Amino acid sequence: MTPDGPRAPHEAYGLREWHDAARAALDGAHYDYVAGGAGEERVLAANERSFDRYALLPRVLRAAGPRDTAVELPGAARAAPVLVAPTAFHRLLHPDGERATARAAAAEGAVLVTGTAATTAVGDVVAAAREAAPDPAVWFQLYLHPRPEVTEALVRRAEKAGCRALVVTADSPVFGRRARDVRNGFTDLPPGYAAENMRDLPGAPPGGLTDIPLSTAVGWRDLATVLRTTSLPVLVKGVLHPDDARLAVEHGAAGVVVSNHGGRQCDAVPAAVDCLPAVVDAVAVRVPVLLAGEVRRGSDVAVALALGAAAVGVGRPVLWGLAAAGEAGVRRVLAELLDGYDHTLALCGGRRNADLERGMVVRTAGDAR
Ligand SMILES: Cc1cc2nc3c(=O)[nH]c(=O)nc-3n(C[C@H](O)[C@H](O)[C@H](O)COP(=O)(O)O)c2cc1C
Ligand SMILES: CCCCC(=O)C(=O)O
Repeated sequence: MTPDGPRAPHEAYGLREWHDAARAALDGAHYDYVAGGAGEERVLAANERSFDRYALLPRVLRAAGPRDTAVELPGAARAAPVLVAPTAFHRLLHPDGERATARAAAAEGAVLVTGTAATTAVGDVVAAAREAAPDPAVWFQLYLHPRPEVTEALVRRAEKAGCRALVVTADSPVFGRRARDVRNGFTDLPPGYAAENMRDLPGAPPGGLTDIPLSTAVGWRDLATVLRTTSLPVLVKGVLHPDDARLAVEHGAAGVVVSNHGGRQCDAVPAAVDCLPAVVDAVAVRVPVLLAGEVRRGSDVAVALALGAAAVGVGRPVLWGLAAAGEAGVRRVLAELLDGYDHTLALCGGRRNADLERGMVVRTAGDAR
């Protein structure tokens, strides 16, 4: 079953059905690459259960009236509260790849975070977004390369393309060990696919999966170098420890993204949403804190925002929409999440995102609902 065509919100497919449709459409190894996690997938499982342990305590009779859910983010005024988190290799999922994702995100007013591991060059991604909206916000995710001139070349590429912010991913000094990929022999991209942004960099071969620059040698000093060489706002992604959130802000970061990389890196960390409140307490008065991790329904967006997130990123659901129905699928996935969030805000008596407060979130045993 491929969900397609316009549909009234009450008829909307749940995201689970997009996942099923994508699984049916995809090569098994590519499905596993997206769905899987590191190690024994303990963190993947913890992420999947995490929002079941939070419940909302709505406020009533607040006479809230019409809602406005737009958010102000670095380089993105009045953006949707749901972003497209950076995910690799969209052309593995659909021939239109990142172009389809870009058009869909722009049409829904959602920031698209494209990045180092895109199978479409960043200039083409931004051009596609501009086909769908006059002034789309595209951010560029990068891994810090041990050779600063390579990082700088990537930054220049993103700036030239018209990206509005950079997102430095900090949780990947080495690549996570993913059993499914080992079992499937998925160690590099199929012929004809490449990490297009890695082409023609100083001293680098055209990039496949194995040519993405991960390094244990990079540190805060390299982040500071990036900040010195660009006027774009720079967010740091993959922060779980509140002290790292503070360090990021002290070094000049314009925001932090709480994420455990979808359970694909260290298989012994907490669920991402469980790390959110401490990071919010550490830095949210100074910079926006975003959450990316297993947001699957509008009420998850509401819980994250009530816990202090400025916005949330979604990874896999966008890829399931892309695999099942290309640009239209991504649009529908984003629209369903945004509509579900708007509806939940109404049910909680809210008019603006800030009407959701931490006191409206309670922890539950997780099996009670
Ligand atoms: C297939 C796949 C590829 C990813 N690639 C990247 C990447 O290149 N850079 C990055 O910072 N995060 C990457 N991530 C992590 C996502 O940005 C996000 O943090 C994570 O998937 C959690 O969101 P989700 O639960 O909605 O998938 C990737 C995740 C997946 C599933
Ligand atoms: C270095 C490749 C980036 C892809 C990625 O981040 C992931 O598969 O989780």
